[in-house]
Amino acid sequence: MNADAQHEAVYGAPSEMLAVRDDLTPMLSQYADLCEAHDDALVLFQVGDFYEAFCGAAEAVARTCEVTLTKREDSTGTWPMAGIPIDNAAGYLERLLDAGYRVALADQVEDASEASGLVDRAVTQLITPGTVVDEELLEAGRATYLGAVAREGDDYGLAVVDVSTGECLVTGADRALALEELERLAPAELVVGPNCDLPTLSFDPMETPFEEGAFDPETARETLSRYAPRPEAVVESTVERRAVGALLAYAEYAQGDSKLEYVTRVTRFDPREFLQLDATAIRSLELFDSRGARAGSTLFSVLDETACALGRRRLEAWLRRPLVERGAIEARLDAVGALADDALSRADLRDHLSSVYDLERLVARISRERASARDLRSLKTTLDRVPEIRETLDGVDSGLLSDLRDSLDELEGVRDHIDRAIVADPPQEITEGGVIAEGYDAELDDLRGTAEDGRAWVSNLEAHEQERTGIDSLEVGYNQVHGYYIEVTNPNLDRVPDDYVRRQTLKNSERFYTPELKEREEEILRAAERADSLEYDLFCEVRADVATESARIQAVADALADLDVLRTLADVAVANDYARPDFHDGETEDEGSNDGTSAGIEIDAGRHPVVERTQDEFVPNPTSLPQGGVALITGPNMSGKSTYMRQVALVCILAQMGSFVPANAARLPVVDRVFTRVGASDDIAGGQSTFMREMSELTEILHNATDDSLVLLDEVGRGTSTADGLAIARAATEFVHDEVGAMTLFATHYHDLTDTADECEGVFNLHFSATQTDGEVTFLHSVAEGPSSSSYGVEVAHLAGVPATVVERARNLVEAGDAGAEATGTETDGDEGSNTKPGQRSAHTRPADDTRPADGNTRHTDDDTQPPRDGPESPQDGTLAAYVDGLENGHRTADGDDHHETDPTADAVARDVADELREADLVDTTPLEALNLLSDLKRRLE
Ligand SMILES: Nc1ncnc2c1ncn2[C@@H]1O[C@H](COP(=O)(O)OP(=O)(O)OP(=O)(O)O)[C@@H](O)[C@H]1O
Repeated sequence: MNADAQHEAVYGAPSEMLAVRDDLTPMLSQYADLCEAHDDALVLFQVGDFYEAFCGAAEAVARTCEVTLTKREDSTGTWPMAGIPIDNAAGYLERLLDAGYRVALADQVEDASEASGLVDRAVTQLITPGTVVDEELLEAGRATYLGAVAREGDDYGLAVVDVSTGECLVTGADRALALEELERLAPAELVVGPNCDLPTLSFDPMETPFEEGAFDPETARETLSRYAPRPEAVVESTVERRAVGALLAYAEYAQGDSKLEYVTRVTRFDPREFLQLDATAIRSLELFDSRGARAGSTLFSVLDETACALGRRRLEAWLRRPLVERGAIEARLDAVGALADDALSRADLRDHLSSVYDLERLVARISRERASARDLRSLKTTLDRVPEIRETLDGVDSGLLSDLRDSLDELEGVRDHIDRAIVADPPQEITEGGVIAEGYDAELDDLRGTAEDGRAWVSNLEAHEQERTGIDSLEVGYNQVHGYYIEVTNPNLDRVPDDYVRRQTLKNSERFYTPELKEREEEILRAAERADSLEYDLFCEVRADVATESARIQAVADALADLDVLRTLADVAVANDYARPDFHDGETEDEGSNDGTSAGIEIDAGRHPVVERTQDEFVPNPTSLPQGGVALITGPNMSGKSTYMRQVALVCILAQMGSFVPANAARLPVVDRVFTRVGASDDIAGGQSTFMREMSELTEILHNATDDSLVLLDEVGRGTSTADGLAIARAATEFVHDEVGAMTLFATHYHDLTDTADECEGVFNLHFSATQTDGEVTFLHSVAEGPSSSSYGVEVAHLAGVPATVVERARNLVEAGDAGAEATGTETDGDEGSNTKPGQRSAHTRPADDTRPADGNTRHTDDDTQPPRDGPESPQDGTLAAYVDGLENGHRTADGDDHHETDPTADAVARDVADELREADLVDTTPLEALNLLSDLKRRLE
């Protein structure tokens, strides 16, 4: 392994130790050896009850874990040293991981009391973000993946394993798809094969350098054959084999070079078998993470009514990977429907599943020989619920549910074995006895009997000796150092019999033993010690026996996880009034259907599943998006455009994961991908400007969308000059419509874009509106046909708390702009809000072939096939020109009001501002520069 340059002073053997290598004490020499052998990690070296680090590593540990930096002195030098208590290591290890360190635990691997000379130590575990197995360092409801990527020409292999559960997945794809899949799986740590040339990823995995040899096709075959008898059967190409082979080789290395017995199945999948959701879509639809006012409210959080950790991880996997196979989707929907209709079974299931332990992680711990007796008991408790769960499912009518019920193996043998072998409430430690149940092993029972008899003899001894000696105050006791003793106070010493042997002198008394007591003591201790060690051996045998059933237990875990998710989806559907979606075959209208239903997306009274939970009153909206249709959505800021678009995507995603949907009804096609270009976010880490990022996301969509895709575009083109932005938006709309044929929702503030509906058959306008009373704007949040006529941007600025003078001034400017627009022949319609009322559930019943706005509110320019260019004729310049003229003629507005005389200084400032505006080269202005300029001008006007 190569040392990580970044951690040079911390990883590898300390140079100051190497300088005096031959003189080092045996222990430090052992430390230096282990550091050299594991120079890709910070070695924590067990010394008694502590993990110690020395020199540079000690400084890192002291700094990161906030522990004292001490020193160890010997004849060869003074070595900085820092340690963390082994019993309490988890929190410190977490800090080291968070700080980006890889940690190697060098444990004492022989009993210090039995060692002759130096205790043997070895690295037993590497702790890195992708290889952690300790419960305290893992998130219960989330898979933690270790990943590996391999490349052969244009083909990539990608494999991940969750070392805490044994789940192992492998896939192969071209670069774009492989990267998308990598983003979706987001492994915490990544082993990257030769020449993979990965770009900056949106998540931040630890990249681990590992022997290139592990990626060699033959070596990889050999590694994989330890997990699959026929390696060729689980992968479809060499590059996939190389990825999964190297992955497992590294995972073995991290577990102290041992096979991961609990990886019982390597599952190959094709990304195309799932609804493709790239990282951008997952992020912008806020499936798992959200920012802003609703931070923490995500689709996952709305759905997460799971009863156990197995279910929680499975729910996440289903949401990340909705299906595209209609049969499988319907099977899930049938199951959810059956449970939704059966409140009793649902409640019973919830009750049973909530006492289910994390079987996947339990099995992994059992296989890794890390499970305690309590873990085995937890396994038994979980298996106890299986017959009850099966019974609950007896009457429920769904193919999938009965399949799951049938795969719930009751594992009676395992259950009985644990029950017979392990006491009901075992201690946490497995080496100190009290673990194995009575009656399980005859030899153990004998030993325990001997020890018990001995103790009984001792407890009778006190009365016996009191009687024999006549000393009433005589006491029999025990302590760790001296063992059993007979204590006689000083005044009675003259009555002590001859067979008493002095053991210890105290201030007021003497302690004795008799030869018989000593004999009994040895017998008791021998029996107890032998019993403890026999118990440990027996426990390990039981654990190993259970481990041989890993695959069967994992199958039960799998079924329980699915059940918990189906039950959860049913609960959520009932609690939130979701409806079962209907799927159709897409492309054309269903044969025989004459009810005007199209082959696209039809949603009756759809809601946004997250926003509706945070909003007092959510206004449901209909959606009618034909196959290949492009809906241009206009409307004021804050009117609900983004929410509406996202809710359509979320309905499709929910439906394809097998969930009911937030709507009265939904008739849907199976979509192959959901693309989003939503919101402008800077990718500073990736070195891209807002606009660059926007354009690369757009490129991605235009290249990869198909006529089965759903595309959401939110304000495409906003990040550049108005003219360019509009041109790009228009060209993109035409391209999506003419070439791609994807179902598209496009929210825009470019009102001129709405003209596209006149040119392209499948393009139509929708709008959101608002009403204004006494200067106060009320958003209706209700979608209606046709384009919007007003943006209310100024009112939103007012709502947001922009100072009144600025708002007032902006209002005047807008009025001036409208006048200018009229002067240049740009028409605005006057129907705003005419067809909707607050709270109204507007019915959007557009026939599939009617792609034009029904109300005739089309806006016209002189040449509405061409996007306007910057120039005196364009509406934008018309607006600006009117404004500037107004200023120069002594008016602040273009409506003829003369406010000029009031403040000559203000006028001078305004003129300066106008000059600067006139000279500004908007085409070459970046959004940030524009913002700065605007803010400066505003400040001066104020
Ligand atoms: N259907 C609805 N019912 C009730 N409230 C809604 C609805 N849709 C949106 N809202 C509320 O309005 C807010 C603004 O919505 P949204 O962000 O979708 O507006 P927008 O038109 O996309 O705004 P902008 O153009 O500024 O991006 C939401 O955060 C939500 O609180």
